[in-house]
Amino acid sequence: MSTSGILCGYACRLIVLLRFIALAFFLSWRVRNPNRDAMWLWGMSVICEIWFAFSWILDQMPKLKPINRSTDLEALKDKFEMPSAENPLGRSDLPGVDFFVSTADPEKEPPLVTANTVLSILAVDYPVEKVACYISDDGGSLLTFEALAEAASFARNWVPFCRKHGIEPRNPESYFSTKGDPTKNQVRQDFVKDRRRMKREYDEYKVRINSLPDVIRRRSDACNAREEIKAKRAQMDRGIDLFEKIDIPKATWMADATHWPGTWGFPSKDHSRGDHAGIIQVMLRPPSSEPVQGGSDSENLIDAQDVDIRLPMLVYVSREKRPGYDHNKKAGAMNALVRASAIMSNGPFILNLDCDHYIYNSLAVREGMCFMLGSGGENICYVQFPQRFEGIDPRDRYANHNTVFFDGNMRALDGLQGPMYVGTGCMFRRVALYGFDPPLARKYCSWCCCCCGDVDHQSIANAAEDEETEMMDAQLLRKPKRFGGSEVLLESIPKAEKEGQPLAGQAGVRRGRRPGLLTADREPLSTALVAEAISAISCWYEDKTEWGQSVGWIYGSVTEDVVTGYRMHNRGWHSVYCITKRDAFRGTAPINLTDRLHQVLRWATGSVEIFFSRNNGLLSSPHMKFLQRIAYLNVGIYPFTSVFLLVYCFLPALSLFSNQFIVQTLNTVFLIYLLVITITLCLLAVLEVKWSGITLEEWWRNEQFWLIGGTSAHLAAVLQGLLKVVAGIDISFTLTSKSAAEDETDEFADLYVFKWTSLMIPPLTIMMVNLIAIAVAFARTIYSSSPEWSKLLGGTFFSVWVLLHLYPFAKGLMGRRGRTPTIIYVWAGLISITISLLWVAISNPLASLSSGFQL
Ligand SMILES: O=c1ccn([C@@H]2O[C@H](COP(=O)(O)OP(=O)(O)O[C@H]3O[C@H](CO)[C@@H](O)[C@H](O)[C@H]3O)[C@@H](O)[C@H]2O)c(=O)[nH]1
Ligand SMILES: [Mn+2]
Repeated sequence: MSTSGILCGYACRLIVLLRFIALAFFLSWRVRNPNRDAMWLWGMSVICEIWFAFSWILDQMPKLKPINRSTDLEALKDKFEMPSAENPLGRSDLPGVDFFVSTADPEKEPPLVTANTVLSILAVDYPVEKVACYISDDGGSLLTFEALAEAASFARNWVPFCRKHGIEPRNPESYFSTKGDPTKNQVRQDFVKDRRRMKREYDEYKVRINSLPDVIRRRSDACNAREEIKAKRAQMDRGIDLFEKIDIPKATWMADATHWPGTWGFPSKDHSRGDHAGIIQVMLRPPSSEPVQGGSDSENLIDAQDVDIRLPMLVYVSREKRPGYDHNKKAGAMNALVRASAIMSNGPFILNLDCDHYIYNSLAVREGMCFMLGSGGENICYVQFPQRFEGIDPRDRYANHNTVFFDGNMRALDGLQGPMYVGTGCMFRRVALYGFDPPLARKYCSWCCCCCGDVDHQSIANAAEDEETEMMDAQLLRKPKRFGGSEVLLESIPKAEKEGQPLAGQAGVRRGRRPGLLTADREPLSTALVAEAISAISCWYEDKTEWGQSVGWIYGSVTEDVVTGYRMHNRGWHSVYCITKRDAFRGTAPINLTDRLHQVLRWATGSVEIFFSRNNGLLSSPHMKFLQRIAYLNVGIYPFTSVFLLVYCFLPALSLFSNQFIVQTLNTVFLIYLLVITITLCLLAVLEVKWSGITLEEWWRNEQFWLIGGTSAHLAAVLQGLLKVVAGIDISFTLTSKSAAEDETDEFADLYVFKWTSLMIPPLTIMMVNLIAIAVAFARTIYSSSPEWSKLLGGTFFSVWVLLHLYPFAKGLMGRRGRTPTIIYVWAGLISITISLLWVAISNPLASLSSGFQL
């Protein structure tokens, strides 16, 4: 931990305390001094302020114990890869990692993107025999399958190339489009030649993948026509009328002239989305345990004579889907992979990536492993890496980077029990996913058993070695059907537990794995095992088991990720936030306003669901730390702030219209309180910015989007959630499809795509009402016989404050720059001001009457 971390921690606490005191004083003063002229205005603002104070505290409390982490990659290298007595060959003693990639829809998630993600995994800098890559294709489409097959064959050149020249990143698309000098840090003479050849090969591969839809369609048409002719011939031979219609179901054909069992281009029974067989295809067999050197460049694309050319195991999985079964979306897909991988490779660690996220730093996995295998590692359920995004407009208009969340909140949680699981870029301990308790909690449990029972203490000490395995066996035995019917799966569980333990003999490791345990050869993959895996991905496998309830990814939430992480923390597991110097993973995010709002809506809906479920932070177990509990409570509560936010955004306008203010008079006490509140707010923002390393601009974007999202998406989520809970009505605000704008000339074309959604109504109304209010108040003050400029200034200030937050929203509404001439906006402004003036002029007698009253 660095000094600055500690200092910041204390400074943070100090400022939080200051602001807390200021808030308390402010509120009590506000309550003691009601505005008797406009009680409604006063009451509304006080209620809002109380709620804001409460939600502010919820948000800040988890930030009180910040820490800074660092990893020691060199130490890990020494520990696990040097020749030793137990490991004379210097074979890797690292545990296996199973990589999961999820893809669902080739329309929205282009197969090329998925294929390149897979390439970045195949080339990861980790002992190759310890890596297995599983792709879950929820679309079951031949398109994805063949794109992956292309990737597997392209990998034969790509992976040696990456290893030979230390390429970063190892996603070819990203590598070849990186700006800057590719020869930087390259020392080998043949780099330029290799790169040129590789680039050419990559372009060809890309063209092959891009032509796949066409190729598959033409191939299938030809095969189907041939089948039809065959059938007609057979008909003729049997002497049946040639013109009688024969019905041959159209099929999708693979290159080897067999039917594709997954979904077909022409959906039919047994071959459509939500109705098809389970498929497992081993695309790359598990590699040998010893390195294999490549050949010279006379026989290969590049000279790989001193490079290990082995490739990790690669498996394509498409789980079985049938009508009448709930497939539980991503969570269901992940659970199918957990089972299939347990049977086929059983890596003690699982790293999951969405198909649009790829490995940007091929050493990051090792860094994560440092935590898992260091002392105390046995209590870590997952290592979450921050989500970083590409292709977002440089000004990050809609706060898509989410830096305040990823560099502030998540890092703060790291000082408590650990960051939340955010769905991608996360390395799990397999047994934590299986729903077991961490050794910490198990120890505690056995300790209290000893105290109650009359047990010989010596024998307990002797039995310490087997104690934990027995605990696990006991947990397994208690609920035999917990994991479903696969024996192989059951047997794999204790093995995964054992292999995931830290190395024995390190300081602080009570019971670890014996050095050299993991240097043995992997068992070969048999067809029987693949068959077992296929039965484990069938749709009935989970019937009457605890998959999705307490085992694996948890079902029944739109944000399954938060819930899955919550359940682990609730058992007492710890998690770790691993921010690597070079981004570990990178992905894409929706960048136009509409898609962004819908994303936020989904997260907020998930949060409301969590609030009304048993995963609410209030109901957590005693294993959950207090501040962690507050953080999870906050996750469930934040959308409700939107209600008060909405009121608060209208208040300045209402006060301008009514010529009243939230306080009776703008006296010194009120202004001083306001000043203190504002200054502490600024200080806290600056401190947060300093501590988390984000820029002030990013912080401000985040504030802006917090208001935009708060008054639109969060509000919709709360309504949706309340309707569901109170009235049982299930409505959905989500948009059906996403039409990507094709625009070659502009990198950020998607940013300007404008699709109307009802979510935009509240912020739009706020904007209009505040604008009109300013105009009205301004006109009234000008025409008034005794103008009250201070009141106008006060009201206008708050109104402008609201409007400033909405600026990105207004920009988003306008769509692309330059398409709508600016004069239109000038006219619109002119007209609305004139109308307001007119309105004031008409109602002027009334206004002068009321101001006359006040005097
Ligand atoms: O039936 C499904 C639906 C989705 N997915 C996959 O799940 C991932 C995420 O789904 P998506 O609908 O694209 O959600 P996003 O908004 O892009 O994802 C964010 O939010 C999700 C829910 O909080 C998290 O699970 C993700 O990791 C996080 O990146 C993608 O890889 C999909 O291929 C499936 O495998 N099967
Ligand atoms: Mn995504």
